[in-house]
Amino acid sequence: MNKSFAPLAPTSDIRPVVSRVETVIVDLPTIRPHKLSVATMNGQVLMLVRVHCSDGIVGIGEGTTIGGLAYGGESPESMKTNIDTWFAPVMVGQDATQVQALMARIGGMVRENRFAKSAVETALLDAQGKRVGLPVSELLGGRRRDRLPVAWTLASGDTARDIAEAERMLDLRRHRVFKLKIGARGVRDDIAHVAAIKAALGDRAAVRVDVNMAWSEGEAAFGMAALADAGCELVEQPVASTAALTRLVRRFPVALMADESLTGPESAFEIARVQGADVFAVKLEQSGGAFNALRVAAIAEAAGIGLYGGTMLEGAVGTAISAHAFSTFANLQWGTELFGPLLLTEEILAEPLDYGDFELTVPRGPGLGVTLDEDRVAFFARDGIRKTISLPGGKV
Ligand SMILES: O=C(O)C[C@H]1C=CC(=O)O1
Ligand SMILES: [Mn+2]
Repeated sequence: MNKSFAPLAPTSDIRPVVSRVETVIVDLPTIRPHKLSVATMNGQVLMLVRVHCSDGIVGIGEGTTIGGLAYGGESPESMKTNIDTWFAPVMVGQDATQVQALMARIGGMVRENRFAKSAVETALLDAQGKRVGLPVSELLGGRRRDRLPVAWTLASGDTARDIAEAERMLDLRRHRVFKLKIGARGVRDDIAHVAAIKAALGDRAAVRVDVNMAWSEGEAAFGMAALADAGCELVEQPVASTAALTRLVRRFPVALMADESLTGPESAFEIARVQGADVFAVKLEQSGGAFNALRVAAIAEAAGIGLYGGTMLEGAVGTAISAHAFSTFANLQWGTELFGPLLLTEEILAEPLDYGDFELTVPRGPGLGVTLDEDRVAFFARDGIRKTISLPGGKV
């Protein structure tokens, strides 16, 4: 028999299994207060998960929220408790190489908890990528781009400070698309704030707003018309309900983007069915992980809805998995806002993510392509070294 047709002998019948799941909460300060209509953030809390496998490979994942429970039903602390108590027993002893099958098994035991699922799925994908020597983007179908445009959020709460910050970002060639957080003040004050920033930046930058559901439908109708006049190109989630979004969309010469209304493929399908948005802000955690984010993107593409790569203000690990997923989208018409690590004062990677020329480079190494700086993680862990050397008054 021709040797080349002989079946390959399996190198081993034993597949690696999940041997241990470990979680840690990490507290990191932000470079300035980040003011949203739902919360003001002075720091970010990361829930890091490590999935240890029997072949010695360890995958990392991250769960993050905005303002604790201000944005949704999960907090970093609830993710840690739920992963430790409910996810880990379902995962230990299971084949670590079949990520979708293991996520389906978890889904059979854990009904909700999209953010925690996203963190765990990230760690499994990171481990599998390291195992087979491929970036996660290739496990998700293959990247179509190596670099992603990155918007920056202006949310200091002060118009002059926001303009100065935008000018600095333009000078640094880090960002030229700015998302303004509005909705905490009256509509007219917000419009004046947006108009002043757009007037100062002119054609050098694009200006968009995120209302985080703060407006009534009447306020949104008034606000969207005025924002269009001010030169704003996109309004994100001005109102809470999909029904109201559907009544507002395409009435004004400004794009309407769904964010909070999008909680995975089912809601994506419903918004697409009623044509309730021009653009989807796809977020991995909101979607329940990278595979679900890809499903949301497929629904958008089929419905002619534009795509934007959103963030839950994740740190470096959550940002890396999002970058891998967004790099595979057929269309990414509105770019991304994957600036989360840049909002934090501290680096927790051995080598930082590469931002430059208005874009983020999708890591190329196996798995997520990032390595934690374990000493810094230990230092900033909630019960970590920093606590033991705190000076009176809480200052390090
Ligand atoms: O979009 C959100 O609602 C949350 C987040 C994303 C960027 C930012 O500044 O806040
Ligand atoms: Mn938003």
